[in-house]
Amino acid sequence: MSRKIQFLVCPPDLYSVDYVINPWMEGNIHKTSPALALAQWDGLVKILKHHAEVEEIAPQPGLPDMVFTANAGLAVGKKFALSRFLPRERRGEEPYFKKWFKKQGFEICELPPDLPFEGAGDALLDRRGEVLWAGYGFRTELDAHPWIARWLNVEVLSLRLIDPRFYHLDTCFCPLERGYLLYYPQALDAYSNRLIEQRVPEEKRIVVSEADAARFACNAVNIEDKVILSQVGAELRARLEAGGFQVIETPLGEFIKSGGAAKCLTLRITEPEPPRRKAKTAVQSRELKLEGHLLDSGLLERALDLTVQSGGSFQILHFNLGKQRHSTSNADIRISAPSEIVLDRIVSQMIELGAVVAPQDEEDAELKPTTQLGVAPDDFLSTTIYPTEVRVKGEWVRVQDQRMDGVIVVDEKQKTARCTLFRYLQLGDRVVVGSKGVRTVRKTDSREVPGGSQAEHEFSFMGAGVSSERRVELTVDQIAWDMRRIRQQGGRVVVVPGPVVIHTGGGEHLSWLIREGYVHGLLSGNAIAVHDIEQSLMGTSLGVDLKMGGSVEGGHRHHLKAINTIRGCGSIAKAVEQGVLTRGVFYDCVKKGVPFALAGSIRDDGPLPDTQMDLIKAQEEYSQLIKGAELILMLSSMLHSIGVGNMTPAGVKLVCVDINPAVVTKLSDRGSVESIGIVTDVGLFLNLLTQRLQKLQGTEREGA
Ligand SMILES: NC(=[NH2+])NCCC[C@H](N)C(=O)O
Repeated sequence: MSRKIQFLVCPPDLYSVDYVINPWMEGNIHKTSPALALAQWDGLVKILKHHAEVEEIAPQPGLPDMVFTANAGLAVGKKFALSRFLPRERRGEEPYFKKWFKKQGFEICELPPDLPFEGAGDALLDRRGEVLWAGYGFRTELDAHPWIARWLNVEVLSLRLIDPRFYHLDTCFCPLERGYLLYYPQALDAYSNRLIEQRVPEEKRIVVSEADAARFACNAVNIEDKVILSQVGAELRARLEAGGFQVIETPLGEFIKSGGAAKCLTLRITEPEPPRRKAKTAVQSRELKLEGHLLDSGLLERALDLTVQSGGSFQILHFNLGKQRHSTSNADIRISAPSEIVLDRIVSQMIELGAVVAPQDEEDAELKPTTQLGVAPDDFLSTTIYPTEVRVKGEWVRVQDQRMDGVIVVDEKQKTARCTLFRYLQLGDRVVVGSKGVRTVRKTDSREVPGGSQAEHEFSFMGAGVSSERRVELTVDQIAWDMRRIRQQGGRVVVVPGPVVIHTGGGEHLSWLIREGYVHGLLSGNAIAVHDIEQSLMGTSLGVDLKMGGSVEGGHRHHLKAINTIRGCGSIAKAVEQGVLTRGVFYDCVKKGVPFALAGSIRDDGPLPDTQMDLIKAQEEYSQLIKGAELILMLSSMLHSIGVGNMTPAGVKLVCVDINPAVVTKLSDRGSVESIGIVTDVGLFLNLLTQRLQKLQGTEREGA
């Protein structure tokens, strides 16, 4: 033994599984055998005593988990960072451990209340003592990591645990001598795995299988070349031995029933001070303000969920609850993340939800120039559908041409900002990067449509979501009401129909909508136009007779013939002009002067002369036609609808109709109250919609 090594243990006299605070304890209440537990514990301690000194702390009644001394805290040099347990059941251990370490002459560091940290269970020094690997996600809060870094003067590397079975870092991660690391990667998130791979060379990483992880093979005590653990598979044993380690197995099944094994039962109390003393942590925090119907709209819950799901953690600094149903609440939230990149990702999602930074912390948006034509700087901020403002030289500037999946370019001289796509970026364009100096303008009162009578409420869009069968009719009423209003006010409705509209017999209803002035733009592809024209010319759609419902001999030829005919005329409009095309959806578009854009694809037959096969041009044509639209009807056309959704700013009502619920969910899931999904046959939908509009028109005439 080259240096004195000491461990603290606690005899299992009062050990038992009395409650459930981790998945291993489930079904094991009062199922441990005191005699066997004692024998197993003795076995472990005997081995330890061969290689190190062992100190004991007395067990205490009512604290059955005190045997797991790894969770007492973390000792480095003569400093002891005392644990603050997350589970209520273990908090009673804190004073006993505190007293013991004080008596041994340690300086005790205590975390602020409500900041959980579970000691060496979640904080493991690499065996050179240079960095401290710290876990979070279940028992220890990320915000505890910077405290530990400062107190103990170490560099802390934060790792996020994602599998509840491996709730403490020491259940899946064990740094070994000579830079080796024994670990189970699946218990940690992708970001953490990347960090490990950056810090530990591949030849030093000993990856453990799930089977070994479940035997607590990572929960090992490493003393020089000895690796002491409960149980290990033959393959892993061989790998450890190849790395120059001697594996010592000592069964600890009684303790695994409580979710702990060799490492958990010990606490190393002679960790030398780190050689290079520098406190360092990549953990970053920012304060945000959130206002609105935080509780009843579920906004706060969503904000906090997304923080945790993205690998961050939060603290609510202030919360003012609105007292009346109509009054809004506000909250100050501190968001922490293991790195600036993760923090930026979380903050930009929070901004999307409407969070803002406190006025005193406001900064200008960070801009970086484009250095390659059509390519944004690496850390560009990606845009959303929501109205956005960026701070330019101390002033908030509204972003023009809002759309999602773009970037924001700022002109600092003119103090203007606009959304654009990668392909339009010019050299030197100043692009917004990171999440500073950006805010989304969201209605704080968007719990429901404000004001108005109950009758109006019934006609309002009832929030994002997919309608149930029963609600289809009510929803169609709402849409009809809106379409009538938009027509009266001279607004624009754009329809994105798929070929199914024709197959399901919806063509005549769509035609009616066009003729009656309810449609102001039509966006689709080659197929629907061909089907519609085939039907107009020959009464079939893809060779199927819509009246009889059966396929016609040589029917597919009809499809090609329709294409050939229009090609012969030069375009759809010319076919109408020449009297070749005399009815149908596209005939009515031409007659009514309703503009349409057809985007081509690889599988198109023909195509029709009107179909735009240059997709960049097609996207531009689409975006021109949706300008100023108030309502967009997406009718069984997934790809074209997704394309439209990407370029549509918030505030435009989207109605997605499809027989396939997955498509509807995909399209209507824009996190905005303006989108609504309807799962139904699109032909039936159009039929119902025209009926409702006719009824409303009837009322109009009566009233006139
Ligand atoms: N360092 C450890 N992993 N300790 C295991 C602790 C087990 C204990 N039953 C708990 O859930 O807290």
